[in-house]
Amino acid sequence: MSLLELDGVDAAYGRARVLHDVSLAVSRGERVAILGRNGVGKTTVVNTCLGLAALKKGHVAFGGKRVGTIRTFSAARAGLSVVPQGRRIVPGLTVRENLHLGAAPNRKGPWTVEAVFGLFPILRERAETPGTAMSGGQQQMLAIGRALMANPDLLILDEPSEGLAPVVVDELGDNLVKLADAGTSILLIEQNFGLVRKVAERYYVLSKGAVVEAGQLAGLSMESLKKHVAV
Ligand SMILES: Nc1ncnc2c1ncn2[C@@H]1O[C@H](COP(=O)(O)OP(=O)(O)OP(=O)(O)O)[C@@H](O)[C@H]1O
Repeated sequence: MSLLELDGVDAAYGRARVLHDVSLAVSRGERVAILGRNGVGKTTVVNTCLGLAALKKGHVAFGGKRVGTIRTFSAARAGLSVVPQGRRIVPGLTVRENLHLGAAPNRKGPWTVEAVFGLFPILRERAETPGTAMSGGQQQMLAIGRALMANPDLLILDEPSEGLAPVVVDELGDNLVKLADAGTSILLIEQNFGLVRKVAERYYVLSKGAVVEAGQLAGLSMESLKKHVAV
């Protein structure tokens, strides 16, 4: 059964329609990527799920229930955590405090501050320092740790490789695979094909707000890649 499903979705900001008839699904335990160049509507897929872009047609379902949209304020409680583009670490709060912000009291599971420190030991070392004082890669770990604190069924990551050095991206890929192996479904929005290849089993390509290609990652041609993402 699909954990997240978008069926025939059109979405808009005001009068500007950005998504056109988008259908996609992520099943329990799956690792799925959305690929596409800048401005094609990748973030808008997430924004539509969260009610931040207006759903004009079609429906969104989460956990088998049609929800219209999963509202931002209730997403974590429903089992959906988002690592937003740009990380959005809260200034003025320590690493530990940023982690606590992600907790959803009703969600039971393995993720606690200690468990996040186990996955990303650097966060333990920096626990009492301001989150924004860390490097880009460390802030990305913090953003992922904060999202995990809600013990999500599905983790959506929006361009997590942005601004990171290749070696850090590689490490990020290893950690995402570990998370998936531990049972968290992953929807990875990315332009960095190296990271996608490491993490995802299945992909969708978005172009001008529509799904123009989908399939198993192993079947993605070099020609499509060059056309739709940076390689
Ligand atoms: N809040 C908004 N109001 C109006 N238009 C928006 C808003 N956010 C995004 N758009 C427009 O919607 C289109 C899709 O943007 P979106 O951010 O979903 O693309 P993206 O594929 O995630 O690109 P990027 O990788 O640059 O973030 C773009 O033309 C963008 O200018």
